[in-house]
Amino acid sequence: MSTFLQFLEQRVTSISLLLPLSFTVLTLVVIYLIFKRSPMGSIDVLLPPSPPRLPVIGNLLQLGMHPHRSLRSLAQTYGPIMLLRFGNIPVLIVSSAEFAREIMKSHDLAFANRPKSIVFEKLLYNYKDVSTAPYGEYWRQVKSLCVMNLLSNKRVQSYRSVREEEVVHMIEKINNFLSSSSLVNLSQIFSSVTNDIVCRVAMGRKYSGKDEGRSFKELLGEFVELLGVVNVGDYIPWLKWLGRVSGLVRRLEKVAKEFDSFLDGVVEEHLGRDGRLGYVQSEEKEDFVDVLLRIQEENTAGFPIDRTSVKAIILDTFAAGTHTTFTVLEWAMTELLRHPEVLKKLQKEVREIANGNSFVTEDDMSQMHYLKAVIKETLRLHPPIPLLVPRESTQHVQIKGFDILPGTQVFINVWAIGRAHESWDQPEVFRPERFLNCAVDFRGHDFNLIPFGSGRRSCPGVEFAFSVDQVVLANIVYKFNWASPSGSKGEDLDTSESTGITVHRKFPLNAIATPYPC
Ligand code: HEM
Repeated sequence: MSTFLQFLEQRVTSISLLLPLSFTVLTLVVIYLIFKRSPMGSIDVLLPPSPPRLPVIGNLLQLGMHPHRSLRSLAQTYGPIMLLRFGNIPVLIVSSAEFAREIMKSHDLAFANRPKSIVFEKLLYNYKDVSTAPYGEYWRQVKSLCVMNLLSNKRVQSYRSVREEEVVHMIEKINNFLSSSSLVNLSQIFSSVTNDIVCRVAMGRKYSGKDEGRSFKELLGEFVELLGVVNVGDYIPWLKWLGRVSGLVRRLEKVAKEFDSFLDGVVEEHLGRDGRLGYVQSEEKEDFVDVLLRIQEENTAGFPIDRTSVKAIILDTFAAGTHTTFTVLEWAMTELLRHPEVLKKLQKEVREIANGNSFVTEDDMSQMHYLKAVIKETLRLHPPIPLLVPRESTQHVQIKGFDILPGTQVFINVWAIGRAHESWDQPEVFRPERFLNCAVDFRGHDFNLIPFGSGRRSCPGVEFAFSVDQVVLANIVYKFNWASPSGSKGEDLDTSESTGITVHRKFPLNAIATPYPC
C-alpha cells in the first residue's frame, strides 16, 4: 500500500512539474505563431494574401522568364494585391487600377523611394541619376531640373527640327535598303532613329561610328542589358558574393568605366579650353549637356551640381529614354501588321492630312486622332516597362485594411491592368477605336492606363517620347505600304517578348515595304 502511495505521489509530482512546463511550451508556440504572422510583433497587422513560398528564396522561382505574365496568373488566385517574398525582401504586387491609385496617389509619399541594387549602384553613379536616386532632397532637385529645364513642353518643342531631320534620314535609309531588297528590319530602323534623336538632343551630335573605341551603340546595348539583370544578392544578402564570383560585378564596373570615360569626353567636347562653356548659343539650340553645364556655371540650380550629376542625368536619358521609346514603335508596327485593316485606316488618316507633302510634319499631327489612338492602344497592350520601376515603402501604411510595412518593395503590373476585364471591353483585342471620343489618357491620371507611372516618381519623359513616337510612326506609314514577310498572314506574326526590365520583341521585326508615291 505504501509503495502504491509512493508511486502515486511520484506521478502527481511529475504531473505537477509537467503541467506548467507544457503550459509554457504551449504559450511559446502561440506567441511564435502570432509573431510569425505579424513581423511588427502586433496582432493587429493584416498582411495581403501570399502564395506559398520556398525557404530562403521565397517566391523568386515563380517569376519565370516573363514576370508580368506569371504575376498576373498568381493574381488571378490571390487577388489584386499580393505579398510575395524575393529572398528576404517582402514584395508587394499590385494588379488593379484601384490598388495602383492607392499606391501612387493616396499614399504616393510613402512609396516614393526606390530600392537599392548593385546594378543601379555600379551603373548609375551610386544612385546619382534621377530614376534610382533615393527619395529626398537630392532626388527632388535633379528631378525638378529635368522637368523644368530638359523635358519641359517648351524644350521638347525646341527639338522639333532634330526629330524631323532624323525622320527624313530614316526614310532615305529605308529607300536605300529597298534598292537591294524589299524586306526591311524595322527593329533596327526604329532603334537607330530613336538613338540618333536622343544622342543629338542630349549630347549635340550622333555617336553612330566607331570613333570612340567600340561603338556607342554596342556599349549602350550592353548597358541596357545589364540594367535588366536581377542580382540574387540584392534579395538574399548572404549570397552577395555570387555577384563577384559570377563576374557580374566585374562586367558592371567595366561598362560603367567605359560609359564614364565616354561621357567625360562628351562634357570636354562641350567645354572651351579654359574649362568654361566654349561657345554661346541661343537657349533653343542648346542640347542637354549645354543646359546642365550652363546651369552649373551660373549656379542657378539652387544646389551645387557637380560633373558626376551632369553625367548621371545624361546617362538617365539613355537608361530610361531610348529603349522605351523604340519599343513602342516596334510593338505598334507589329500590331499594325497583324491588323491590316487598322493599318489601312491609319494610312488613310495620315495621307489625307499630309496631303501629298514630302513628309508628315508635327503641325499635321495635331489633327491625327487615329494616330494617337493607335499609340495609346499600343501602350495599353504593350507597356514598355510592364512592372514599372520598383518602388519601396518608407512608412507603415494601411491600404484597404491591409498593412504594408516599411521596406516593402512594390511592383505595379501595368501590363495586367491594361488587360483587365474590369476596365476594358475585349481587353486582349487590339482596337484603337476604343480611344476615339474617349478622354482616357496615359499621363498618370487614369489608373487603367499608366505605362509612364504616376505621382512623384512618374516619368518626366512622356512628352519627349510621345513626340518621337508620333512623328516616326506617322511618316513610316505615310511613305510606305507594309506587309508581313512573304507567306505569313498578319495574325501569325511572331509576338514573343524579350526578357528584362524593358520588354521589346524577342526577335527583330521584319516587314516588306513598298514606297507610296507622295
Ligand atoms: C515610351 C517611352 C517611355 C516609357 C514607357 C517610360 C516609362 C517610365 C516609367 C514606367 C517610369 C517609372 C514611373 C514610376 O515609378 O511611377 C519612368 C521613369 C523615368 N523616366 Fe521614363 N519612360 C519613357 C521615356 C522616357 C524618356 C524619353 C525619358 C527622358 C529623356 C525618360 C526619363 C525617365 C526618368 C528620368 C524617370 C525617373 C523618374 C523618377 O524616378 O523620379 N523616360 N519612365
